[in-house]
Amino acid sequence: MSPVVHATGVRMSYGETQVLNGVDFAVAPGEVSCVIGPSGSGKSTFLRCVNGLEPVLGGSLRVLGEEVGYNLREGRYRPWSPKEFAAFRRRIGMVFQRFNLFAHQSALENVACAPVHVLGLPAEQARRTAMEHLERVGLAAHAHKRPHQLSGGQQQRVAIARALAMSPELMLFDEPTSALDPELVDEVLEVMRGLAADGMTMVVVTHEIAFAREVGDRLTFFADGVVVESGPPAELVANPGHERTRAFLSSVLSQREKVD
Ligand SMILES: Nc1ncnc2c1ncn2[C@@H]1O[C@H](COP(=O)(O)OP(=O)(O)OP(=O)(O)O)[C@@H](O)[C@H]1O
Repeated sequence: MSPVVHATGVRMSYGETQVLNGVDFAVAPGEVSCVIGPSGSGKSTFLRCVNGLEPVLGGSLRVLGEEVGYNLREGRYRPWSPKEFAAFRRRIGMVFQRFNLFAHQSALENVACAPVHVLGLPAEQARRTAMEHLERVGLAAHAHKRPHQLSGGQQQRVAIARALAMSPELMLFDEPTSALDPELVDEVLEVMRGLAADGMTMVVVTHEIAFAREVGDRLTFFADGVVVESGPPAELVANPGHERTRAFLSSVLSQREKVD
């Protein structure tokens, strides 16, 4: 089976600042691929390249069978029209650290919004689908509440339901629990465990090493815009091959112990 994400030598810069320096990374269908690394190492930028939000300026990046990188022959990136690009973006769900819900809409309306406006579903059908997704994240009883009436963990679960409502083939999570109080983290991870068990292909940037060990099929350590090493999570955590990975893991694990 061909990979859902296949990056070889991916490069990206913001102006003069080189952020990705040749990233090699692959995700197989149904795989949960966790990514860790220091702040500023390029993890978010890489996710943004995967869903086409940033241009890939070198190397090759194939996502869901599409070449996302710079099209050298035509001298432009995104070798497709705006309509084709929108169709590509719809196939990928993204969940951020901040939930970015519409404050004046209920949870149900937040989840139903894109199916109505992007997919063109009739409102009633979109609401039914939205309700199913809210049930899936354990929030059916809160469907009519607005974001400010929900906890941070509940808001993040609404954000996950909103992404799922577009029936994505790939889900990208960018530190989905980093903005949450510690006691709310597990309810979000529980929803993500459920998605993994259902076979969703996921790339998860996270500092939750225990989650990566339990749910991840692969753990990748990023530093300075490259993949330093990658492997089965339990092995990588128990026996990192590089000093930088070892130092990073011990700092994250000791912070986590302080929180616990
Ligand atoms: N829009 C932007 N314009 C210019 N520089 C940017 C932009 N976004 C990110 N950067 C820079 O790119 C580098 C990589 O940032 P990125 O957010 O990808 O790292 P990260 O590993 O996800 O970090 P964090 O864990 O803090 O989110 C950083 O030096 C950052 O300052």
